[in-house]
Amino acid sequence: MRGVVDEVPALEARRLTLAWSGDEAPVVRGVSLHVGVGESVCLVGRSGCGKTTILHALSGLTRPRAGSVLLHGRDVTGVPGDVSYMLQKDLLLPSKRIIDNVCLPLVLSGESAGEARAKARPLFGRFGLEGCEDSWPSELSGGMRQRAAFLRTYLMGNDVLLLDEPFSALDAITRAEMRSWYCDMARELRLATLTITHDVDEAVGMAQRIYVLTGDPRAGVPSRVSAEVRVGRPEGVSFEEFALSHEFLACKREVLEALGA
Ligand SMILES: Nc1ncnc2c1ncn2[C@@H]1O[C@H](COP(=O)(O)OP(=O)(O)OP(=O)(O)O)[C@@H](O)[C@H]1O
Repeated sequence: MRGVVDEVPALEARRLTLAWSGDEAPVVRGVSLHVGVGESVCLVGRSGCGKTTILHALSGLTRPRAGSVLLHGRDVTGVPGDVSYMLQKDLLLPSKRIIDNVCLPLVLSGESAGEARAKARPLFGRFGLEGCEDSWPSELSGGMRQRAAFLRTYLMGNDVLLLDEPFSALDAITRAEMRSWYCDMARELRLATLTITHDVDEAVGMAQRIYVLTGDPRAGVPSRVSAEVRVGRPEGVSFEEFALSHEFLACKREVLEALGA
């Protein structure tokens, strides 16, 4: 079934086979997935099964051995730059104020610092960073720094975001708040998000659909998508409330079973 909002997915992978070198067995074989406009999807799998390898191919950093990547129906296989990719660490530059950190992608793409700041400033409120424009990264909490990293990623101007364990460096309470904030913000801004995580609770908490990746590339068994689980968190139900529901537990069980846990 297609994404919840639009017929043509924002991001689609068709039968990707990926390997790090020509003579090695593939890390993943025949992986197909899609993320609809405004949809939040998680990819879960054990450590080493190939999640990051898939994100690299989706972002165009590497070329697949076989298969293709489409953005809004356009073939972008092996072409970087059209998808934003955010890593676990916020990677803010300590010597730049927050406003200049978040403006970096705009400045690097040729805008003047003044133009970039004018574009970024109105977004500080929406990203929960009001009043932090002139702070240094070291003055912000982990959650605030992560919000700044999201704003910087958003300012790259892409509507498809790939997130690699985005909340793993945060404490449990901040992580829960950030998940909730991110999902509201992404829905409002119609961002398509693919998040990779080991954390099944996190996946069930933030995704509308979850792909489960299984295999053991280190033992020569390429990973594949072994299940697609639909998460039915009703509109208006908070994460905390949903986490106590039967639906949450049923989804979690389905994912864990598919992982073989
Ligand atoms: N740059 C690389 N060159 C060669 N092999 C790599 C490279 N990066 C990863 N691999 C191998 O590819 C396989 C999949 O790694 P990958 O990092 O994609 O897994 P992962 O599911 O993201 O793991 P984790 O959850 O621990 O981050 C592993 O066997 C890993 O050793």
